[in-house]
This record gives sequence, structure tokens and C-alpha cells, in this order.
Amino acid sequence: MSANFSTKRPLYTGYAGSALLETPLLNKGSAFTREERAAFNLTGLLPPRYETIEEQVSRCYQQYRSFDDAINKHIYLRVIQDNNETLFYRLVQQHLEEMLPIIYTPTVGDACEQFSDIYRSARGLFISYEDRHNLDDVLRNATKAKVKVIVVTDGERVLGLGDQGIGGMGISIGKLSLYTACGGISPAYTLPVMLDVGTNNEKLLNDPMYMGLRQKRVNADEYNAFIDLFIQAVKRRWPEAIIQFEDFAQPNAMPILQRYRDQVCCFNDDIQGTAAVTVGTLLAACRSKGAQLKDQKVVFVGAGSAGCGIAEQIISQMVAEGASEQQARGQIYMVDRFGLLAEGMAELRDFQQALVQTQQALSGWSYSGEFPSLLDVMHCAEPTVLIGVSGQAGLFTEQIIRAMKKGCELPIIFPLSNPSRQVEATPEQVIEWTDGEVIVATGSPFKPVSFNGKVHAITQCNNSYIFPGIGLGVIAVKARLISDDMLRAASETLAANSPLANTGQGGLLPPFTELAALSKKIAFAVAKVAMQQGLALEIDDNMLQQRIENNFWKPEYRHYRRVSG
Ligand SMILES: NC(=O)c1ccc[n+]([C@@H]2O[C@H](COP(=O)([O-])OP(=O)(O)OC[C@H]3O[C@@H](n4cnc5c(N)ncnc54)[C@H](O)[C@@H]3O)[C@@H](O)[C@H]2O)c1
Ligand SMILES: O=C(O)C[C@H](O)C(=O)O
Repeated sequence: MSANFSTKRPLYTGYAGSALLETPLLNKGSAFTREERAAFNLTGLLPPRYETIEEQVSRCYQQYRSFDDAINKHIYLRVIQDNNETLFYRLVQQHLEEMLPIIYTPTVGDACEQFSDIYRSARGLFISYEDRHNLDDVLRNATKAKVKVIVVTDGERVLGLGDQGIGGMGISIGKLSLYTACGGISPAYTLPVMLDVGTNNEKLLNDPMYMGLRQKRVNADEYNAFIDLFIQAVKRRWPEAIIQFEDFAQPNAMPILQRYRDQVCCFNDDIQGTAAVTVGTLLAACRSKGAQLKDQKVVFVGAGSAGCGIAEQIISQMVAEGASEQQARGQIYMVDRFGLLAEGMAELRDFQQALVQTQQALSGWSYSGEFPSLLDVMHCAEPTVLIGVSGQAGLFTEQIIRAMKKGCELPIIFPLSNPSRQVEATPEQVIEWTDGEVIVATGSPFKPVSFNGKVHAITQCNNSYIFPGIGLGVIAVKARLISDDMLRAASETLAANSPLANTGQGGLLPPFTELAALSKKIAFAVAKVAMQQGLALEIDDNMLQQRIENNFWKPEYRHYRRVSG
């Protein structure tokens, strides 16, 4: 039974009775009208009063507020989502700022860690390694006829929380909720996928509640063959779907992206989405202080997927601003667990090789270890930007931040590790240690900080500013692939909409309440580049705008007509 959810035309369905109430994409609960109840055999299955969606939202919000703990609020919202998707999105849309941290970072981190304990009902696809020979059948079991966005994880590096096995499904669900709430992609077209290849997390393996495969992760060859089977099966079933790779561990993230980015419409959010949002936020920060990115010296703590992805995009932005590539690379300092990435360091990954500092560049530096430490880098390089993507709490110590402040009047400091408890330093600490003279943004949400009579709003430099708009743009023009230039267009659109850079007031990025409007602008910019690059069929600007609007799903009930099933 297929259905079209994208317009307000009546919706024809063969579902009826309790099957209709148990189908979250169709269920309206107490909002089924008298006529619909009669037509769909619902009379008597619901309390007699007919309610509007607004009345339903009021009741849900009252129930939501009765929970004290964030994780219980999360569970409650997920239950609503699994029961009535339209109501879920209407509720979230109405309380977006309050509920995003509950359905997404940071609470989603707890939900992943406790996934099996809090499991209530099925959502998305769990594709087990054991089912690798039947992937076409497994994908067919996902009853959705048309899937436009897939968020897939293998759960090996969930936020800064390490291997969470099938718990990673929480991230795929959370990201797709944002695709709908902020990017207007109808929930009828989204599919969260968890590829279960085992887990190396001993705690999970020994947990009687754990619902995933109870085995160590399969070896590299088995893993790569499995990923390939999955990609090929998706290509057969939904050839136009966007595949967003999410929370894959460092050894797999970049190779998978390189292998498939020219074959299917895909991107890796931790590498490319992160780079786009961080460069956009950095551009806004630089503009707000009248500086250019090409003149910044940037230190990263954590040279992993996120760090190296951001670094490469900063370099191309510096080059676009007129720097030579050599000069740009010389201004980037990647610090990982063994110190500054420099020539001669053993066991560097492929994607780290081009980001090492030369021995010549370090010749005037004084340091005692084999490679300079983060503190050495602060003293010797005098950076203007510091970005934390290590997943390790507390690495930006008072000594580090004060050393940075000594060499820079108004540092830009982004402790981006998620969830909140993994952050390199809290905004409060960063503001105190720089005497309030700092531009700060984090990955997870933090409350505003009062310091010396001034209130500092904390910008959340999170991928959620980027990926919903990319999805909407790609869908609007059916782009075949996602190019670096499309991501750069997303980044520039974000920066161009910075309240602080544009007016000298407000946050570095627009508030989350404006995400839907921002996603449409990003979609427009992304789609234009896709067309210019021959990755999508050309349409004019008016038609593009129209398509973006038409594709933007709104959580409103539609009128149903019955078809005999
Ligand atoms: N916009 C965002 O909010 C955003 C986006 C992506 C990732 N992140 C966060 O960034 C973190 C890292 O993500 P990733 O995908 O790059 O993971 P990753 O595992 O690929 O990289 C983490 C890197 O940090 C290094 N590291 C660990 N301990 C360190 C130490 N003591 N000193 C220096 N480096 C150390 C690791 O060796 C590794 O190279 C996560 O916490 C994630 O939540 C935030
Ligand atoms: O999930 C997020 O909040 C952002 C990012 O993808 C991360 O892995 O931390």
C-alpha cells in the first residue's frame, strides 16, 4: 500500500481499524474525525471526543513536563514518535529549542549507551552480519516504498562515547528526526539503519540485556565486503537515496567515503558535515572580528575524522581567500595523543599525512618531548583558533587556555566534542580563563554564561545546521552525488546568515528556531552548485524555490479516503 505524504491532497489508504492506529505514519489518534472513524472501522476504538492536533500537543507537552530526567523525556518522545509521527513532529516543532537536546545531542548519547535497556519498539532496519546473504530481502522488509534519506551507522564511534554496538541506532534515529524537524524531509521517506557487525565493547557483550550480535566485530575483509553488499543492495532498492554515514570509527570512516562518494549520493557527516558547519562558524567568527580566515593560525586537538575533515576544508577556504596551499597548511597544527603531527611521526593514517608540520617549520621551537605537546604548540605557534574534536573531556586546561590568550587578544575557541560531558572545556571555563575576551562555540548545547556583568550566549556549532539543508537541496534537484563544492556552498550560506557577523549582535549562528528557514537557503545554494557541476538536471531559480517548498513536509494531518485493501 503506497501513499503520498507530500501534499494536502486526500490520502488514500487501505489500512483500517487497529492496523491504522498502529501505523505511526498514518495514525492520528483522537484526531480522527467522526466520518473517518466510521469509514475506517475506528468507532469505539478511541475515546469519544474528537481533538485537534493542537489539543493533542498540549496533552503531550503536559505529560512530557511531568518527567524530570532527560532520558525519561527522551523515552517519552520516542514513544510518541513510534505511535504517531505527525504529532511527534508537531510537538517538537512547537518546542524545538527545549526538545532538540532531548532527541539529539546530548541526551541521545545516553539513549545510545542504554539502547537495549530502554528499547520499546521497532524502528528502522537492523542489518546483522548474519543476514549478509539476504540483503535484498531485508531491505524489502522495510515497508517504505520510497526512501530518500538513509542515515547508517555501525555504532563503532558514537559521539565521544566509543563503541556502542547496536546502540548506534539511537544516532541514526536522532539525525533523521532533525532531517524532518529542520529540513522538512517527510518521515515517510527516511530510514535509520544499523549495520550490526558485532561490538568490541566488553560491557555490552557481557550485558544480558544487550540486543545486538554477541560477538567481537568482524575482521576488516569481512567488514568491507559487508559494507559493499549493503551499498549495492541500497542501490538496487532505492537508487536515488542519499546515504549519510554516521559515527563510523576512524579507520573505516574515510576509506568508506572515498570508496563510494563517486558511485552513490553519499556523504560522511562526521567528516564533511562537521567541516561544513565548523568552517561556516569560523568564517562568521572571523568576520565578526573583522579578520580573514587565511590569516588565522589554527590548532586542533584530535586529528581524527572530524579534525582532519575540518582542517582540509579550512585549507581550501584559506586558498580561496588568496593564501598559497603551502602557506595554508603551515598554519594548521594537528595535535593528537602523541603530540603535534609532524614529519617523522610513526603510524600516521593516510588522511593525516598531508597535515603534518615540517621539521623545518619547527626548527625554531623549544620543546622537550619527541614531538611538541599541546602546551608547546600554544607557546611556539601562538594560535588564534583552537578546536577540540578529541572526544576527551578536560583537555583544554586552564594552563592551555591562558597560554593561548597570552598570544592572542580575542581567541576563537571551539570545544566541539559531544556529548556535553566529553567537552574539552566548558564555555564557562573558557570564558573565565580568557577574562571574557573570547569567541566560543560548542558541539552540544550549553546555557548562556554570565561573566563580569556580561551575558555570553553560547553558539552550538553542530552539524544539525548543515545536513538537513543538504538533504533538502539534493532531493529538490535529485542530485546524483554530493561534491565538496556543494558542501562549501552550505558552509558559506551558513556564514552569510550569521547574526553576529552581519549586525554585530546576537549569536554567531542563527537560533535553532530559524533552522527550517536556514535549511531552505542552504538547500537552494547546494542545489544550484549541483546543477552548475552537472550533477543534477538544470531548472530555473523559481522552480528550484518551488521544489524546495513542495518538498518541505509539514506536520499536519491529512484527510483520508479508504481504498479497498
Ligand atoms: N559539530 C560537532 O558538534 C561535532 C562533529 C563531529 C564530531 N564531533 C565530536 O568530535 C569528537 C571526535 O570525533 P571524530 O569523528 O573525529 O572521532 P575520531 O575517533 O575519528 O577522532 C578522535 C581523535 O582524537 C584523538 N585523541 C584521543 N585522545 C586524545 C588526546 N588526549 N589528545 C589529543 N588527541 C586525542 C584520537 O587519537 C583521534 O585521532 C567526538 O566527541 C564527536 O562527538 C563534534
Ligand atoms: O551528533 C552530533 O551531535 C554531531 C556529530 O555528528 C558528532 O558525532 O558529535
